[in-house]
Amino acid sequence: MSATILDGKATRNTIFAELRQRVDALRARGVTPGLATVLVGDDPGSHAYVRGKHRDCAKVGIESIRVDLPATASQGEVEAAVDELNADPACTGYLVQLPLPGRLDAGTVLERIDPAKDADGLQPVNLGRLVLGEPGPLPCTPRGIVELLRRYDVPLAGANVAVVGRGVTVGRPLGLLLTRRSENATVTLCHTGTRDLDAELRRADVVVAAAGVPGLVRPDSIKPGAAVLDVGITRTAEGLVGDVAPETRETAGYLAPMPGGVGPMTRAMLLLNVVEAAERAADRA
Ligand SMILES: Nc1nc(=O)c2c([nH]1)NC[C@@H]1CN(c3ccc(C(=O)N[C@@H](CCC(=O)O)C(=O)O)cc3)C=[N+]21
Ligand SMILES: [Mg+2]
Repeated sequence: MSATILDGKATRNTIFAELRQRVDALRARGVTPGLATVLVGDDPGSHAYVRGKHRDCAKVGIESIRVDLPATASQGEVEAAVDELNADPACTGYLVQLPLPGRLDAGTVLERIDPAKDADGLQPVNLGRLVLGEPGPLPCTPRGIVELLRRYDVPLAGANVAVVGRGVTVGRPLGLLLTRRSENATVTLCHTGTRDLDAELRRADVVVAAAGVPGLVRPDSIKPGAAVLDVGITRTAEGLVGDVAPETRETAGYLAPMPGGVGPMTRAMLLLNVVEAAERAADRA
């Protein structure tokens, strides 16, 4: 038996079509959503991601603004770019591409983002809202994971979910999303200190691998029929590889592969956050 593929590209295309209609409706109300990106330095991977985000905006009718700063930019220059976007009415949502060059303090930059314009859901006020269960933008990768599982009717209520990785962009907020009453999953958040990772994975109905360790999840690591979502990305000489060994496809019931699974959903959720923020602003006006 081979796993049902959780096709993030096809699902992303469906979501883009839905978003295009919502953007048209906003424009009819006189509101034009606009996403800005702030990119510091010349990492080729980060440049490719940012280009992709602008292409996505064009597909759904969202205006986009690019702010590119040199690798030598100071903390003050990055913060000035944030202040400008906070004040710019053409920018209804934006993100600061991570990681920032190591000498810059990313936490201070993220804190400075107007929470109402936070397209990533990573501003501390919005992370606090997530903990409190209040409405706000949600972190894109966790939201994309939940949305992908929902659209394929993978059951979450009462399910055991093992999440590997406790990072602020994936593992930690994912634990919060999955334990909401609307999802009702039981989450085990695994990390480098977990004593017996395979024991945790074998108990799980759903495994989310976001550790950045190639081959971390193997066919004998999981319960047969489990849903496995590969969120790892490691750059190797052979290209990008995920955390899930390819043979796992034969044992899993569902597989979100890397590439083509969660990555495209992350990008779709970024635009969904922008559209929702513009709708909230239009409702307030
Ligand atoms: N402020 C900020 N927000 C982010 O959301 C953010 C970020 N910084 N920095 C980097 C990470 C990484 N990330 C990905 C998004 C899409 C794919 C994606 O679409 N991946 C393709 C394959 C990889 C590719 O084609 O390059 C796929 O899985 O099919 C991957 C990774 C967003 N991030
Ligand atoms: Mg991310």
